[in-house]
Amino acid sequence: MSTEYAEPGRGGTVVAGPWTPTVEPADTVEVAEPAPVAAGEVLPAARPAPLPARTRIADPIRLPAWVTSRTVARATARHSARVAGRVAVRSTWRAPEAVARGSWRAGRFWWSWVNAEDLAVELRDADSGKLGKDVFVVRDHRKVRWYITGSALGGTGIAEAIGAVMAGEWVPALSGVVAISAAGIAGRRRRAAGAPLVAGIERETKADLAPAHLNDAFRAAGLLRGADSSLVLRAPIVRDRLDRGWETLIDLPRGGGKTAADAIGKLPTIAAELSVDEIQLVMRRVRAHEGGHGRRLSLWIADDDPYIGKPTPSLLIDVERFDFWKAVPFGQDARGNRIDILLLWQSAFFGGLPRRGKTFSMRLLVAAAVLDPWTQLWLADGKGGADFRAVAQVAHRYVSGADPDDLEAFEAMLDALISEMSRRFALLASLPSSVCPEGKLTPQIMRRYNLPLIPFVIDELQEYFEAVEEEKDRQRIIGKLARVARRGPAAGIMPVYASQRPDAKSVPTKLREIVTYRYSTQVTDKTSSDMVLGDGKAKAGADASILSEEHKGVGVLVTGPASFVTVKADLLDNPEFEVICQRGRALRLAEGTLTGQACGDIGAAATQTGYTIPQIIGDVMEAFGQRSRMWTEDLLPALVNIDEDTYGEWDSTKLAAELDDAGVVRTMKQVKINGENRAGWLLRDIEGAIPPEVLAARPVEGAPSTPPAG
Ligand SMILES: Nc1ncnc2c1ncn2[C@@H]1O[C@H](COP(=O)(O)OP(=O)(O)OP(=O)(O)O)[C@@H](O)[C@H]1O
Repeated sequence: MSTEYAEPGRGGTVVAGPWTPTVEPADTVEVAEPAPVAAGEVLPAARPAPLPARTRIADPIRLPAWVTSRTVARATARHSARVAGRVAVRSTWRAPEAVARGSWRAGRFWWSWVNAEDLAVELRDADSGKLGKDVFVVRDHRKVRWYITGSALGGTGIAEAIGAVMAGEWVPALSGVVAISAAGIAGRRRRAAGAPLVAGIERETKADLAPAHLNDAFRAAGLLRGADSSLVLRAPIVRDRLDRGWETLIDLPRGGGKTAADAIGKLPTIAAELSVDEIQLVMRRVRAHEGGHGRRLSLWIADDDPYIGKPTPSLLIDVERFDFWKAVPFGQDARGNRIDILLLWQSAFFGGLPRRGKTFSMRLLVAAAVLDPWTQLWLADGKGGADFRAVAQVAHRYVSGADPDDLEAFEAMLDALISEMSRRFALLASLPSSVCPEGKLTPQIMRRYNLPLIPFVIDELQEYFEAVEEEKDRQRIIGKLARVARRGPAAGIMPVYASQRPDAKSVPTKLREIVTYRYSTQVTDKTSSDMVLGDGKAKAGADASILSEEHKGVGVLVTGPASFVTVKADLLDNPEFEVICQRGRALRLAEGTLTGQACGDIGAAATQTGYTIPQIIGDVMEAFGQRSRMWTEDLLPALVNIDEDTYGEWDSTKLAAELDDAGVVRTMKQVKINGENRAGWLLRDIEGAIPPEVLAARPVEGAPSTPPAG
């Protein structure tokens, strides 16, 4: 790349260098060390990638990118082949035209020469326009030129004949080809200066990214004023470390009144002008501590969509035990940097359109919590689908569905959590400062006083908001959720909420603004994106509406007031999550930290003791929950809620027949609840069909092995 770039017909000049380091002193060799991480986009836990060594100023020779990069070489070859192909096809009709045009031009030239028109023009009297006595001079010249023409033709003819006889017939053939080619060249259409060889074949950005392209794109986006204002390159445009795109560092020109934030706001226009998708362009502001200022930007332009491709399997799949006090491996950004989320002292909100991977992404945090026996999971799944069913074997509290009963259980859970939060604050306040110096939970206090971390997870939150009929009830629930989000983290209670519908009703602003991490998978427009990520975020570049349907498991993660990153989350499917939950249960049993509803999980106890109990028995036990008796009219809808596909069509007769087949001996057909006798079932009859070893394997609720210290 030259030190000064100017291309005719494009206007403007990019002053390409000198490659001033973004950190003083000026004679340091490296450009921007550490690499330019931006405001606008900051990676929560990953280290920013350093600029490749090739961008160093002392680098004396820089080979063209197509020599060092296979991608660029391939794209250049592809482009050249397309151009050559088009030229070849076009030549079939353009070549004869050009030869005819060239012959006509040559003929006209010869005719004017042989008539000595050039001389005639020179000798003609300026006033009368007549040649006068000079006509004889002109005639003499014409005669001589005719002789020259004749001799040339004759000489050429003889030479061709001799050549044909002595060397072969290819001599006149070759002469003919040369003559035709010369006519073709003379008759070719003339291109305007700077026009491409073949119009319509655009050079891929992958093949070439010149300073002028950036200049044009920024000018089209209104960031450069006038033809002579231009960007200043602070690092050359080079291929990145992994040969996945181009990177550079630029300054907007002084005096233009435009800032790096303005440029980030124009990202879609710049991307379009560079002929790439918005998702392929990563622009970050370089902050002062990285050697930047308000006009400095780092740019990365990916060759292809960096978020499409095989998902990375979650690292949690192979982890035996996880420490939830540490950051959870979550996914990776466009450039392959790992992104981890430290949920401690934080809260999170997940939003986005259905089927884009919101639940799966959120479940990575849950899986990490499951693998730490010193976390106590409180979870509500508004849809009650299969995604979280496995969590029943480890969760302290688990509400599945949003029917009236579930809604009641959900609010009871919320109240219990708020009581627990208050209890924790009272306890922490009562501890001497030598034990609790910051008034916050520590791993030591957690174990000593039996205060496990509590991830409070709600998936499909909108289901609960829709299930409540009165607005005042909705507001009451929102108030409680906001209270947990505001105060919970300091007591080790970390709320993680998810909603499918990004509207004000499903994502109450009051709640969203308190939550620290916000993650959005694809949404329809910028307004919806802001609804999940926060007001003004789309304008600042954090825009989930630029994602497409193909971006499964990809979302924009806002980690603070001025920081965000687009992440492709790791994949953890349902069977893997099930295995993790089994592991989590075993860990809690070994540690004596299995508490709450998980203690009664009969399916998990059966797996543990090597039995397989019929599904209907497990599901009826789950439907019974803490009850000792149930009317059939309540039991049937509860079963439908657990698994609509299996129990949707069942009636009391079918239920009785299936339980009979599963070995249940019904000692009473009528059961009394609140003084009223109706057809129903007793828990002890159901338990009668379960092997005693399985029943014995159920841990006793609330019996931690580490008793609270006096
Ligand atoms: N990280 C990922 N990588 C690749 N594919 C994924 C990823 N996460 C999820 N998916 C795919 O996307 C599908 C939908 O995921 P998920 O159920 O989490 O969507 P959702 O947004 O929560 O939808 P809903 O709101 O309807 O529950 C999954 O079945 C899975 O196949």
